[in-house]
Amino acid sequence: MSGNVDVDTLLALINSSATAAVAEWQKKGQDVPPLSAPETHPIDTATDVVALKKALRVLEGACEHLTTLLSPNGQTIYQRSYNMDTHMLRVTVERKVPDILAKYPEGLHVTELSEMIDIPEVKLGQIMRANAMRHIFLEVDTNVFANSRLSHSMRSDLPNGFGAIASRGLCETQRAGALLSESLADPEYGPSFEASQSAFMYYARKQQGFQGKAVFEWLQANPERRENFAIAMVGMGYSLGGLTVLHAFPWQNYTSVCDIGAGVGTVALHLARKFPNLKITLQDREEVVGHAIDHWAKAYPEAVSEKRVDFVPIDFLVGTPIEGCELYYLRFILHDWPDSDAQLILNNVRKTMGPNSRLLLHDYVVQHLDRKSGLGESSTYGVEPAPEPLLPTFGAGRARAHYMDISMQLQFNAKERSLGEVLALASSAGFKFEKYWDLAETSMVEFSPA
Ligand SMILES: C[S@@+](CC[C@H](N)C(=O)[O-])C[C@H]1O[C@@H](n2cnc3c(N)ncnc32)[C@H](O)[C@@H]1O
Repeated sequence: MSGNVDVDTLLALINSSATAAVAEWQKKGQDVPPLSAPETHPIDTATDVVALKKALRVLEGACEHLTTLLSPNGQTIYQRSYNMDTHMLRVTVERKVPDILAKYPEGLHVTELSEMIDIPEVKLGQIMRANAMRHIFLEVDTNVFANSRLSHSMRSDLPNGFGAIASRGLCETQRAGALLSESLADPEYGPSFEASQSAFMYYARKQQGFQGKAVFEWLQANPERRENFAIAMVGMGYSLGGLTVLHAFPWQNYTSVCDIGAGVGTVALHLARKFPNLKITLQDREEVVGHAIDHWAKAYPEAVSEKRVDFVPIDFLVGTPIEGCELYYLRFILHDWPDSDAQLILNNVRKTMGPNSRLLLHDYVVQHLDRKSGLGESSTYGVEPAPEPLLPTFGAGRARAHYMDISMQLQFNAKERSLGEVLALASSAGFKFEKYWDLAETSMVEFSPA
C-alpha cells in the first residue's frame, strides 16, 4: 500500500480548509494579521466560530497527518520526545515577559530583560529563541526581542483571559503531567479513581506538602491561583469555542436558565447581554457565588438591578438546584467528576426538574479513533466524521479534546466522555436523549426528563 496517494488528498484538504479559514477571518472585518504583528483581531474574542473551528479541525488534522507521513520515523519520534515548548513558555509566562515587552514595541535587548527577570543572559537568550521559533515573541534584531501576535495576546491587561489559560496549563496541569508516570506507579494513587488521589494531588502533596482533599480545596487555599483559574475560565470560553453555544442553541425560545457550576458567569454574562428576556440563576460554591456577585456588579450592574440574574449557592453533590427553570445548563462540570459523583450531580438536577424542563450538558465529547465507531455515531446522532485519510475524529484537529480529557484525569481522576458514556450516565439518572449539538470543538447534549 502506498502512502503517496494520500499526499495529494491531504494537500487538497489543506488548501480548501485554509481558504475557508481565511474567509472566516475576513468575515470578522479584517484580513489575517501576520504573526509578527502585535495586534489583537476581533476573531480572538468572537463567539460565532463554528465555521472557523470546522475549517481548522481539517487544517490541523491534515497538516499533522502530512508532516508525520513525510517525515522519517526517527525525526518524528525525536520531535515528540524532545518537545520543550511548555517548559520554555512557562519560564516566560511566570515572569510576565509579554507584559514587560509591551512597554518596548521596538524590542528589548536580552541583557536588559535578563536583569529585569533575573535569569542569566545566555540561558534567557536560548529560552526566548526557542519560544520565538514557535512564533511566541520575535527576535527583531540579534538578541533583541519583541512581542509577536501570540505573546501580545497573553498580556495581562487584555480581557481575553489567554495569559491566564497559559498560566493554568503551564503551572498546574503540566506540573501534574510531569509526575503522571510516577503517580500511576504509586500503589495508592495509581489504581485510584478518587479526586483526592489524582496526579495533581500527588504533586501537591509530595512537592508542596498540601494536606487538603482535592483541587477545588487547593484553589481555595491558593487565592492567587484561584483568581487565575476564574480568568482562565473566561479565556477557555473564547479559545475553545465554548461560546458558540450562544448562537447554536435557540435560547430565545426559553425564559429561564439555571447555570449550575457557573463560575463567575463566563457563559451567563453573555447570555444576559444577548437574551434580555432570559431570567438567569447562577449556582456555584458559596465563595464562588460571592466572587460572581462582585464580578457582575462591575461587569453588568444593569442585569443585577433589573433582577434578571440571581445568585444562589449550592453544593451540587448534595443539594438540588433551584426549582422551576426551563433549562438546566452545565458547562465543563461533569468532566471534573468521576462517574459516581457525576451520577450524584445528575440525580440532584433530575429531582428538581419539571416535566418540560431540559438538561444541557456542554463538554468535549471524545470519540474512539476507529472508523467503525465514528461512523456509528455519525449515522445515529449526527456526529460529523472526518474525510479520509484523516483519522475519523480529525486526529490532531481535535487535539484539544484529548488535552482536556487528560487534563481532567490529571486533576480530578475524571475524564471527557464519549457520547455513549454521556447517554448511559444521563439515562441512569432518569433522562431521555433529545439532541446532539455539534459546536465543532465542544459539544452539547440535550435531554428531557424520561
Ligand atoms: C471547570 S469550572 C466551570 C465553570 C463554568 N461552568 C464555565 O464553563 O466556565 C467548574 C465549576 O464547578 C464549581 N464547583 C466545583 N465543585 C462544586 C460543588 N460541589 N458545588 C457547586 N459548584 C462546584 C467550581 O467552583 C467551578 O466554578
